[in-house]
Amino acid sequence: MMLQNVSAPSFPPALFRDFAAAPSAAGEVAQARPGVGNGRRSDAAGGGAIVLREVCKTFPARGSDAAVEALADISLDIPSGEIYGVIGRSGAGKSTLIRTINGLERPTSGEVIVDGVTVNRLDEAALRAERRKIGMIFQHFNLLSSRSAFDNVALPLELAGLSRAAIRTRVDRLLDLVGLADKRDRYPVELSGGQKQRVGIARALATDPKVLLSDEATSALDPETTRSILALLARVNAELGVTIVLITHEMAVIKEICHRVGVIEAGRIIEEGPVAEVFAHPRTTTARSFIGSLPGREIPASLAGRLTDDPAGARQSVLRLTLTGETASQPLVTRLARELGIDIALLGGQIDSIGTLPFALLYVGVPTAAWASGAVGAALDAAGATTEVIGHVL
Ligand SMILES: Nc1ncnc2c1ncn2[C@@H]1O[C@H](COP(=O)(O)OP(=O)(O)OP(=O)(O)O)[C@@H](O)[C@H]1O
Repeated sequence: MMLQNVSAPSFPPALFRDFAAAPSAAGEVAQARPGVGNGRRSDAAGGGAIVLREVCKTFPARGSDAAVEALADISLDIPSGEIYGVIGRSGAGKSTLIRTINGLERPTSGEVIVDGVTVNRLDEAALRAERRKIGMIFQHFNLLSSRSAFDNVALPLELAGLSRAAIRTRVDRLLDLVGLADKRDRYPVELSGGQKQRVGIARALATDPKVLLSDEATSALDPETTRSILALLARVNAELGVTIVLITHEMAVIKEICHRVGVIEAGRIIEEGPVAEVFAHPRTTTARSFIGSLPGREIPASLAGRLTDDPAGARQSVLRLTLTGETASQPLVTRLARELGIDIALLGGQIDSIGTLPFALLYVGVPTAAWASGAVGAALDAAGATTEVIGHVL
């Protein structure tokens, strides 16, 4: 599936610029409720928008159920303006992690610092005020069915005590921003999943947050709607400067918009890095299996049943080549064939990009004798390809 280079067609670029330049609702909120928002600034916060230090969360035992260590010593440093993806299987701790960042869960130990404020040390009133700087969107949208699109987006501003006129101006701008100006009076039941999520995004942006948390926000959507919502989030990040943390169980989502990714398993971040780096050189079985689950990554079905581990008597050796950046754009296969005087069969794979970085994963067949001589491996190494032998064909 090619998920790159998707644009969200429903809002003009100028709108984002206007919106970014508009007076901040957070500023209006602070004025509307003097005294609220008294989160203590942490000197130890560091430069990141979101910093987690040795965060643990254990849910205590209940009845016959044992205690659950949902987060085990998580440290993260997510700089301002980044889109950071957390990928993990069901039960890995993703939701607990994201709920800990916005203070819905208090860590058992460790520190959670958002935009310089140590969230886990705030009392309830200060935490409520702090959450205005942290927007959140959900898999099932969490809209109020009795309120129109307009009134759903207006709700956080009503709670913050803004005037009706200020609310109207701001909500209209937000609905324009997410491409829903023509749906302002529609109720959730009258909206598609993608439209509901756009309302969710507008509502999350209402208080002008620095950080947006996305909890499987595209998991209930079809692939095309997913692409348009991710494109909207990418623009919110690029043009409004909002730091985004998203959790997902889909590597396609990570590949589409994230700058960095953390792989979570059993409450621990087991692997982390720039998305292109993790794609090119996954270090853990879990990361490899998430990447392998992307369309085009699997061993072609026509080969899978015929591969043997033993090169003796084999005619062809099957290699999986991972090529990134400039290497992916080189005429590597034809050059190799010419220089080594061998035939190379293209058996499957995918040519794609991660962000702006070209990325290719190719399955090729080379004569087993040439592979055994080491010449093919040396030439591929020299060209910057990552090479794995996945088997031989008789
Ligand atoms: N309130 C709670 N009380 C007790 N255990 C909990 C609670 N919330 C989560 N857990 C447990 O913590 C672990 C992590 O759960 P979490 O919901 O964070 O995982 P997840 O990665 O988001 O899973 P999914 O993708 O299925 O939503 C699980 O074992 C879960 O059962």
